Amino acid sequence: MVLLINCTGFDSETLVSFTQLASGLEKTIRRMILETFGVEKYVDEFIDSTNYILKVMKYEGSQSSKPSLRAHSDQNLVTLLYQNEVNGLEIQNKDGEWINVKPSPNTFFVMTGESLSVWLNGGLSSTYHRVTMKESKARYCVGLFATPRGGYQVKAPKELVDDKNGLLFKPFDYEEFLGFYSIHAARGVLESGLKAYCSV
Ligand SMILES: O=C(O)CCC(=O)C(=O)O
Ligand SMILES: [Fe+2]
Repeated sequence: MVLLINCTGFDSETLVSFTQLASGLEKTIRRMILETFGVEKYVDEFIDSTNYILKVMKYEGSQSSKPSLRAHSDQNLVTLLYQNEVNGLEIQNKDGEWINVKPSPNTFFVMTGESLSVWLNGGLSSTYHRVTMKESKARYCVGLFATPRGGYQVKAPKELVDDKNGLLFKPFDYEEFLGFYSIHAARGVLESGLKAYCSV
């Protein structure tokens, strides 16, 4: 998919068409994930219970080793990032090393979040990431965040729970969780917010 965005002059039409394209792509990705886990029969109800949030971000150029965006996992379902060609995004691998995500033109970077991990009964771990600016140029990034809609109980389907793999997380409502999370985030307690909230 090729998308051309003038980052310095966003207009509402560009943002609406970006959101339409990116949310369509997110739905396809989620469908593929559910198929991989053999639970595609839940795709429609799951996708119909999604809200999309669009965030436009600008990071000033800097060569400081201090992250411009602290390390975290997204608490939502799936995040799609689209950015200009300035480095900054880093993800942590299983050995705890920070890996630079090389920007590539016309490319989305897709991350799974904590809510999807809970829905899959721990089936996919979320991506731990941060932004550290290393260049003097500004980094622009548009993020589309798929979140569970308030009122929808995020709950692993019965097919993903058995004697060997017991239910790891209690069903939860994302909006109620956000109330809890914002209080803890304000106190600086951010790691695994959702899992701390709903672990069995
Ligand atoms: O700017 C980025 O690439 C990441 C933004 C991000 O992680 C977030 O908003 O949660
Ligand atoms: Fe994030």
